[in-house]
Amino acid sequence: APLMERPEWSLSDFEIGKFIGEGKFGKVYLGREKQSGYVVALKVTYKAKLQKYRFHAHLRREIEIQHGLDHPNVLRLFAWFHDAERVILVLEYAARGELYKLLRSVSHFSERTAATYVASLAGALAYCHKKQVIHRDIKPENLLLDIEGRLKIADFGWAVRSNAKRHTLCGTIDYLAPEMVEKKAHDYAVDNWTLGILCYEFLYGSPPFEAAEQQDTLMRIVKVDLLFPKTHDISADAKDLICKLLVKDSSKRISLDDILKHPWIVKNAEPSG
Ligand SMILES: Nc1ncnc(NCCc2cnc(NC(=O)Nc3cccc(C(F)(F)F)c3)s2)c1Br
Repeated sequence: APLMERPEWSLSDFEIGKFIGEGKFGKVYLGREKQSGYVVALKVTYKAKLQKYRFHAHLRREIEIQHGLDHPNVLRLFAWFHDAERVILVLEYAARGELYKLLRSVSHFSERTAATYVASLAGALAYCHKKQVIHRDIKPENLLLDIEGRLKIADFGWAVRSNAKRHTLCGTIDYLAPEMVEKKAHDYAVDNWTLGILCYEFLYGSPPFEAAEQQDTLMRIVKVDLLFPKTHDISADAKDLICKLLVKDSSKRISLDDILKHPWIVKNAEPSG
């Protein structure tokens, strides 16, 4: 049966290939399903590392969320299974790996590349939000690239299905929206803020509110202390979009749909996304 249908998988159904990445709580390997020859990514998490997690509930929620999502820019999570000591996720394989490694290797992206990724993210997040899913942990580490270089949002390990306001503080601090830093109620608009952080980071190579101490980063976030250093002369359109996303009042941030109509995106993003 194809990947999606098999009721119970086990590691013996797969040939384990090379190490391809290190994720939250575990390592990721290339895998090939023996019967179909289908190539996947296998994320192996040791249960010992998950004590404080009620990982069954966590994974069940992640699977449910992922099963409900079918979008070209969302990484598929086909199934999960576990043995005595490990939990294994069977994932779509993104052959060009982690976007942040590409970003570090080229130091910063061109405006066309950055705009293409921002457009893909806006499309994927608009789709997720219509499905009442907030990812909440969008950061370069959770963005992957498939064989064609197309962006894939991964790791819905922190995602929630939500039509109410959320209060859980999660995610890497550079990407936290002010309302999360101030522990106010937050909603979908946190992903819009994060998109602004990412757009800046794609163009400059580091996030806008980075500081030596975590406390300083949090202060810069709540002040929206946004600077465009002269090191890179980015276009006025790019600055305009970033300023429309990094707005303290979450209700005033440009919507995901309007991002796709913004001049910077229209002029620079590749249609294939
Ligand atoms: N080239 C590649 N191609 C495909 N994937 C790659 N890396 C894996 C990306 C992921 C996708 N989804 C994930 N989800 C989770 O990790 N969930 C998660 C997280 C914490 C705890 C738990 C739990 F086990 F405790 F529930 C579950 S990681 C790479 Br590199």
